[in-house]
Amino acid sequence: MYSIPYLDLPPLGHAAGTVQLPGSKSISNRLLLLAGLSEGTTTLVDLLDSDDTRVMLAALRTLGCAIVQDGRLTRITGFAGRPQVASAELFLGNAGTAMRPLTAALAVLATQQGGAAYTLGGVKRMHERPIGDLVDALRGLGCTVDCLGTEGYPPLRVAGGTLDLAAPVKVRGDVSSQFLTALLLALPLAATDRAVTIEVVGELISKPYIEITLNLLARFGIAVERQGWERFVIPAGSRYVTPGEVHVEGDASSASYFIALGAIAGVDAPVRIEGVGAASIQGDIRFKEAAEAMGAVVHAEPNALEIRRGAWPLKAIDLDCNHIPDAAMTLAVMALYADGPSTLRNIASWRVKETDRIAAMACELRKLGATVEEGEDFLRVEPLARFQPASIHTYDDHRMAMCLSLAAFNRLNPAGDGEHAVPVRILDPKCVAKTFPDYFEALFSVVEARAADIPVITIDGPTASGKGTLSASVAAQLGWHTLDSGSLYRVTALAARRAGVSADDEQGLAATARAMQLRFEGVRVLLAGEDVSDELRDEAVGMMASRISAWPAVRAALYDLQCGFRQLPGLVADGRDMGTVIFPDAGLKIFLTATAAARAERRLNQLIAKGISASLDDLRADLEARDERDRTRATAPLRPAEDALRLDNSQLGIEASVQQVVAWWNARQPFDAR
Ligand SMILES: Nc1ncnc2c1ncn2[C@@H]1O[C@H](COP(=O)(O)OP(=O)(O)O)[C@@H](O)[C@H]1O
Ligand SMILES: Nc1ccn([C@H]2C[C@H](O)[C@@H](COP(=O)(O)OP(=O)(O)O)O2)c(=O)n1
Repeated sequence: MYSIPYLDLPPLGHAAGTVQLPGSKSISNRLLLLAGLSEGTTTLVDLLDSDDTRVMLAALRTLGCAIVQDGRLTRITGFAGRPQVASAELFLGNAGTAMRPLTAALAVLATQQGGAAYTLGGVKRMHERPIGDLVDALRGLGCTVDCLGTEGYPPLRVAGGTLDLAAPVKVRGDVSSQFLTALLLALPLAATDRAVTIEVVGELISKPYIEITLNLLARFGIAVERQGWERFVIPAGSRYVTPGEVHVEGDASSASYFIALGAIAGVDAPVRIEGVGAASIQGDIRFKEAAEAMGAVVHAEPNALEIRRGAWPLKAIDLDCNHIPDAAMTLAVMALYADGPSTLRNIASWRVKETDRIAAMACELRKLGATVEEGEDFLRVEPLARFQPASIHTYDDHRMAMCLSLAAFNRLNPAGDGEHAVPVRILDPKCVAKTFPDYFEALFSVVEARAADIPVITIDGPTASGKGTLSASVAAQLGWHTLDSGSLYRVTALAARRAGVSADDEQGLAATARAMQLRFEGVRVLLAGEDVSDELRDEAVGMMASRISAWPAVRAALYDLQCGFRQLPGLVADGRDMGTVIFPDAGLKIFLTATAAARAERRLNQLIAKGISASLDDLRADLEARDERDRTRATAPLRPAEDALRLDNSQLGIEASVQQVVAWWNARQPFDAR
């Protein structure tokens, strides 16, 4: 996950490959509650691990469920309708799928257990999301529910009351179908000796989510009788019975981004999505049809989808999106690549989701340059001929971040010239943690970009100037990869030493460099499967690296390997010739220096920290000799690139150096502060 303030997506190109989807949020949280209410142990396979499921798991633990997580399995031993605690304060983040059903379940349970009282709250936005219709329904049933802040909104307190089930329970269905889901999941608790009838008032929206609820209730032994979409009868004698093991299918809403990706960029080969397919019980799987209407070519298997680009530009659509409320957001961004204006209708529920999604989408699409018309319950988006670089606000809404990432395909823009392409900055990218923590990693694993579009910052300089430290911190702040090019010369030196190749044997050293079996795991370097990272830092290895790196054939042998580190979303490369030879087109080049005295002292401190003793004078003499050799060799000598910015950090701390480099980088980016 990218836990950084912003993630810049360079212009992206074609897509191909396979994505494994995380588990469905809707299914995961419903299953968790059902397992929690049941007697016995339920094993959930491939449960979604995200913010919203974590708050549900924490709440269930608080209420007395035993929960064991073991790789792909989550085992939950339910409290069988009797929470182990009579009072609790539950924090539910911004998870509507936890707040609504837990409120209903605990409100009903509190009527059955004298003295029980539970409060349920979340983040600020959760307290702005209406829940009044559910509260009204529960009060109508005889539950005591108090809104602790604004009437009709969380936080809530449920305590006591007397259930009266003689009349049907009425609930509005036109604001959020989650209210009905909440009652359906909770009222079997009350249907022990008599049937309970729920009546929906007003047109029920998002029906597919109700189907998921009914489907999962059936698996836990509750056969709800559905009469049209107006009446639901929970039979007398209902009792949750764990089905034992349940597999959580992939999230169909999350699939929408990769379906769109295939439609936009699956040019030569398809994008394959595993975990969800034609057999899905989730309504958002029907996003597939909307994408097909826009031109996607979809091949569906029971548990997988393959998508290719069909029509290009995409075909504009005019669609009632009531049946795919969440996935429909993805269509709004696809509309930028269409052959005419697209209209998404019947989407009023967007206004009460994680954010007001109609307003948010309109605002962010306009930043890209799009013409957008926003109505109370519709959005009309025109195709965009020339994208503008934009800093996209994500409103703590995972779907905003994931949808808008699709704007990075603007190089493929059918109305564009294939040359004009802009990056897209996604602010607060970690908001995807709500449902798809590794969304951006998954995206990068299936898309390509032109090498020249992948940003690089180079940091060259003499030994112990702090290149590695600076490079790692800058990369961490931007979410980029690092290349410690020195480690490649060091590992070559080590491999040569082990193979008995002399430091004077240019061709033998080059052959050694080409034959090395290397693997990089974060900052660890593995040579033929052996972790040699610590050995590489030996001063003797560094000295030999400096010697062998003077040979042109050695440098040539390592050239392609270094270029291969230029991968999405960006690279910070440190060494001696990163800016001059390997990445001459880097967007920012730093030449990092510090006085020999400062550098010798830093090296000494590094050695002391490792428990190695050394003399400051010897170290200084060594590093000056190494600098001299690196500076004066004929091939790729250590020198600043002409367009490098110099940074002397003799007196500048690490954090200040990092902020300086990031500020230089941002000053060169096209994003304005909107
Ligand atoms: N700006 C700085 N001020 C003080 N010490 C620093 C600074 N930058 C790096 N160091 C320290 O200097 C030592 C050498 O840094 P390193 O990144 O290994 O250098 P290089 O990669 O250039 O050889 C490390 O112990 C590091 O913590
Ligand atoms: N891009 C590079 C990186 C390192 N080298 C050579 C020259 C250096 O003395 C050795 C070791 O580099 P390294 O960056 O690991 O050394 P320091 O950490 O700065 O001491 O490799 C090079 O020639 N070109």
